[in-house]
Amino acid sequence: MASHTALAGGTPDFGDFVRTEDEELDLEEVVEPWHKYDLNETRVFYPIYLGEVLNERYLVEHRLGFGGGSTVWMAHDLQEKKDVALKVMALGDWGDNEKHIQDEIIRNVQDTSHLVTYLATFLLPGKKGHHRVLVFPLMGPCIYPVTLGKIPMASRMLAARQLLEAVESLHEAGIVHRDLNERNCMWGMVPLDNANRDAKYEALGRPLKHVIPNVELWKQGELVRAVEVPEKLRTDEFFLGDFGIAKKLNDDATTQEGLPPTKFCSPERLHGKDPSFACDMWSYMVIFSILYLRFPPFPTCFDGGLIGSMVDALGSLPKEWKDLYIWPPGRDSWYEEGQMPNPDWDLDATIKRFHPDVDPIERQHVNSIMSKVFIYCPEKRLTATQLLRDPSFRAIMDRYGC
Ligand SMILES: Nc1ncnc2c1ncn2[C@@H]1O[C@H](COP(=O)(O)OP(=O)(O)OP(=O)(O)O)[C@@H](O)[C@H]1O
Repeated sequence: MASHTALAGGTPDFGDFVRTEDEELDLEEVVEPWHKYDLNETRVFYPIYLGEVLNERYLVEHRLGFGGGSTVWMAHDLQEKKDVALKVMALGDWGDNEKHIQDEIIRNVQDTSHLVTYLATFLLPGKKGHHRVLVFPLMGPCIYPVTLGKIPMASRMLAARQLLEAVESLHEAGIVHRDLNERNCMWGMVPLDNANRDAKYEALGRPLKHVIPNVELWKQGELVRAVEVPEKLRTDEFFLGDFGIAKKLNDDATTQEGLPPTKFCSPERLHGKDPSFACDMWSYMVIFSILYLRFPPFPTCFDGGLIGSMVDALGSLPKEWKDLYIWPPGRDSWYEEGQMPNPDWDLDATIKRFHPDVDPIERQHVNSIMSKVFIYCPEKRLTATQLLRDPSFRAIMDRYGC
């Protein structure tokens, strides 16, 4: 059983408070904005502190991350004696879509082995209403392009295959994820359930924390720097989570609207079209490309931004999409018929740029995989099932032993 690690003097050890203004400023860069705890905000967060026991069962020991609608904490389940992730939703019915769609997934998706579905759920009474909490199995790191170089290509391609299988099983049940991005995909983690807190903090970094500043708190709460999962604790299993805006097609009960981060968003959604399985496939291929190249396939840093890079790589956008771009101003030139891909920036050149040493056969296969999904017309994109059976996809998986 996890022992209750204590500091000298008997105070339980739950990390360190910031000591200097510099430390405080550095912490503020990587945690959720403090105003998310202001009760006058929309989507108010629930204040939590390390050492708190939620629902008389979950001892909060560290921080895992946060998103637009939740904070996520590492906790020890005192009943089951294992570590879990607690996703504490913002105030209101914000979490209801995720619970509703997860119930749908648990009921109807045949293979959920690579989907992060909840183990339990409970409500925390807040100052102005309830906050839903979803209890998840504890996962490892998400995709961080800057650290991908430390992960062997075989593990990255295995992740790509597992993710595609997860997408296929969702699609077979009629569910579109709608938010496939690097933050919602996670590797597994070697369990630390039997380690004491000292050992956990040694492995994942000591929490650095600060009492939530500048707002009148109605209960104790802290801003805490998230864990850093070291490479030696990462496993090769790969999972898809965060179904906050997932939708069963033709089910009006799922109403939460939203787009994936722009870098992962399909061009048709950026032109106001409805979500579809094909949108997920575009986002999947952006993730596949990041796993393979370690860089996004369509850089956003050049003049013309993301869409400019797409046009460089794939040629002009369909002319019927002109004036439909949802983040104006767009450029008329993107829709001028007959523009061919720029040979310096097309998919082949991009693969060569990031993998100059790769042999031509591998390059051709990767180009073929990307070219069958990075197609403007959603109806022409390969489905998850088709891509899993595609000879080039299979060849790359075989090459890396996945
Ligand atoms: N089961 C888990 N195990 C470990 N870490 C997790 C787990 N679930 C979520 N996280 C971490 O918490 C972060 C935020 O989680 P999540 O994306 O589900 O929140 P969100 O509020 O839905 O975010 P967004 O607004 O970006 O959609 C993730 O990026 C990940 O780092």
